[in-house]
Amino acid sequence: MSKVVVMDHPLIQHKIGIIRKKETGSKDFRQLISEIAMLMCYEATRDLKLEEIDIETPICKAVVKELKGKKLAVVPILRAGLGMVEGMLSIIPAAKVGHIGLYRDPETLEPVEYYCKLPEDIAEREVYVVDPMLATGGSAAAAIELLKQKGAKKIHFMCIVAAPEGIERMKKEHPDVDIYVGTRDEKLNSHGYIVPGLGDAGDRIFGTK
Ligand SMILES: O=P(O)(O)OC[C@H]1O[C@H](OP(=O)(O)OP(=O)(O)O)[C@H](O)[C@@H]1O
Ligand SMILES: O=c1cc[nH]c(=O)[nH]1
Ligand SMILES: [Mg+2]
Repeated sequence: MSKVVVMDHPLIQHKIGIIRKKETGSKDFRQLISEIAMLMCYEATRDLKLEEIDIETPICKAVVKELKGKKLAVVPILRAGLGMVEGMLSIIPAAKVGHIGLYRDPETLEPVEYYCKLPEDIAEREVYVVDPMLATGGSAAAAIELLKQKGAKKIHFMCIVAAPEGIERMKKEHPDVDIYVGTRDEKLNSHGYIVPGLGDAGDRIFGTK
């Protein structure tokens, strides 16, 4: 069964408070999304396995710990997920980056796929799928289904704002995927937007409408 981790770190909560404000402009919004992603990445990578290796410091021989085995990949769901990539890479710089392009049809709320480019060895990597918003869960569930079809085995999903509906859908459709959530909001409105949410994350990151 997947675990759902809701972040309680005060820095994350403070920064989410600022991006919710309608007067926060694209420049600050982008910067904050990146900072939140970095802080969430720190928490989401807590369970990575370590192994001991022998080294020599300038003083003597020593045993140190390094990350074991699996290499990492970050996979943003376009467009809004792109805003989280830089923050993730700032602390896991050796990760490769795949891209999955999905947009949500405004009428049906169903995800429409338009792009997919993944590292060749995605099956051997531990994958962090990132998207600031988990609303109905349709986009995240479809992206993870695609990754599984391409052979990915160990997948995590990270979002900044989640609706309860999206969390439930992910637990049901992908019970093997751990979910890291910046904040769990109240509900979806009749247009499928998260309440109170922060509006359309992609538009706010890129200054479109
Ligand atoms: O959980 P869901 O109901 O699928 O909604 C969430 C999706 O909607 C947004 O993308 P959007 O379709 O606005 O595309 P964009 O990132 O290009 O703006 C968001 O970034 C998620 O990908
Ligand atoms: O509230 C929402 C729901 C889906 N996508 C967004 O960007 N915001
Ligand atoms: Mg959008």
